[in-house]
Amino acid sequence: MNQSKEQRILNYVLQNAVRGDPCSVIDAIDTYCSQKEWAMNVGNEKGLILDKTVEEINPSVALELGTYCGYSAVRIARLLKAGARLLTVEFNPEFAAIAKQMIEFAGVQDKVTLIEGPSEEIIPQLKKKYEVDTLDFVFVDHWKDRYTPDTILLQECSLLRKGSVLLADNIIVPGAPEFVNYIRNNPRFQCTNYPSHLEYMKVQDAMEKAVFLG
Ligand SMILES: O=c1[nH]cnc2c(O)c(F)c(-c3ccc(F)cc3)cc12
Ligand SMILES: [Mg+2]
Repeated sequence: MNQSKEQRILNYVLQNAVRGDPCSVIDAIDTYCSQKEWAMNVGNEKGLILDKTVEEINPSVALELGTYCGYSAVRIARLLKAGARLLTVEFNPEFAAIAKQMIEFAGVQDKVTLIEGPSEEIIPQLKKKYEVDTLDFVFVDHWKDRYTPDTILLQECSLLRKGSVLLADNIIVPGAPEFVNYIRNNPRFQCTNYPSHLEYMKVQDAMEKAVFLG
């Protein structure tokens, strides 16, 4: 049976990165995806914006929507303080299986809870089933058509508090115009745009930061 691209990425990491070293895992994925096969990891340029946002917030509880191969889960988890945790949601079972192995190889599994399923089903379970009170940080990187409904759902489930920060990927490519319109015209969010480039490409992209004002 032919291997998937995601399996090839994982194999490259297993053979070229250092077990327990998250930075070597991040670098190996970026090397493979810039030289061999493009893949939709946030990448190193937008990854630095993600890093700075996580360091600024120093979240105790973070949520990621869209795990994919686990690249940004490893990026976020490596920056979390002792006792802090990341919950990451992935709809695609094949991607979730790859991400689980990626997160374990990087040695950040104690900080990361990988949840397989649709975000619209998982978000309403976070308080009771996953013992979340409120979220300090949310990385929105799943399907563009879910950005707005899931942001509304987070509010409806009282998962955001004054100062909770959302960071959304792919504002330009593939683009999330309905989300941008929603969030920038919503008085309960303070928005900042971060121009950047599409991962591994010389194509314009951007991230949007949105602070919930309560
Ligand atoms: O579906 C996505 N979910 C999350 N992140 C993505 C991404 O960063 C992409 F670049 C892209 C992308 C895919 C194909 C293209 F031609 C351009 C961007 C897609 C996603
Ligand atoms: Mg993305």
